[in-house]
Amino acid sequence: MSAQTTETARGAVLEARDVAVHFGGVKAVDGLTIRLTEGRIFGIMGPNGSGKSTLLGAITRLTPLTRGTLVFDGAEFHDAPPSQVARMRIARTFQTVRLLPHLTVRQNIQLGADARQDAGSALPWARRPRRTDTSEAVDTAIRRTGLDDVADLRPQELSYGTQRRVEIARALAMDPRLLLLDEPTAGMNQKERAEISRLLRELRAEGLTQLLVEHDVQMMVDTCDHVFAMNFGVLIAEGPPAEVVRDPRVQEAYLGKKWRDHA
Ligand SMILES: Nc1ncnc2c1ncn2[C@@H]1O[C@H](COP(=O)(O)OP(=O)(O)OP(=O)(O)O)[C@@H](O)[C@H]1O
Repeated sequence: MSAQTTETARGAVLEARDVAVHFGGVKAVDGLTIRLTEGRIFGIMGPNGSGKSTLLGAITRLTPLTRGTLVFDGAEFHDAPPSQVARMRIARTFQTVRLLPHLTVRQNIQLGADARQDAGSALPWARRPRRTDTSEAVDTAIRRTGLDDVADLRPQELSYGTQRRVEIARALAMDPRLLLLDEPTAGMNQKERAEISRLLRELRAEGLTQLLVEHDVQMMVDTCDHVFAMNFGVLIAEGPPAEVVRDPRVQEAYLGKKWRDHA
């Protein structure tokens, strides 16, 4: 990996410059430039297939870039392996629940803390360093997400909304510098969505930078400081959410008449 520092990245936690991810002829992301500054909540909105999840995959290095530059804390990392991303403390939740059913809530969250430790060795074949005690990080993540009462239950004993909170707790157990959330409120009712929005805003107050992929426009407006709107892999608008949802290009691409009338 190149550890070149760049002047233009100063003040940004993450920059993606002219990032493209093509799958054969499908240009899932096609020349996207975004800048995430410290301690703010950024949103990505866009219709199905516009490239939102692919962008998160590119940032976590699970999906190879076709071209472009990724910079985290001033260091380029677009050539780094995914294990390096965990070491940089970039954590992610997925679009669908990915909890291990035979483990308790606490054990699932423990996996997040372990992921960071496992990333500690630059040589995967080398003997692992002795583990430090991560129980405090796990306890903090459980408390932070209000899961104390269900910590010893298994995922199938929980509501869907609570399972999604466990996923956020697992990501928090990594003690992230940047948290990527892929539709964390999908399938939730209004009350559960409001709870997640409140949690994300509390995490922001503690300084955590977040990038949230979300279809729920109200959730975006209530939660995000700055929103990027994508369509066909390119950025069509960005700015404060209340402005972006009124942008004619965004309304045309994504929101439809209903929101236009509402707005
Ligand atoms: N591994 C892959 N191989 C081929 N095409 C892919 C792959 N992953 C994504 N795509 C395509 O890339 C485009 C962008 O998909 P992506 O999942 O990033 O969109 P999205 O905005 O996250 O959509 P959604 O809101 O439905 O989750 C789509 O056309 C999709 O079919």
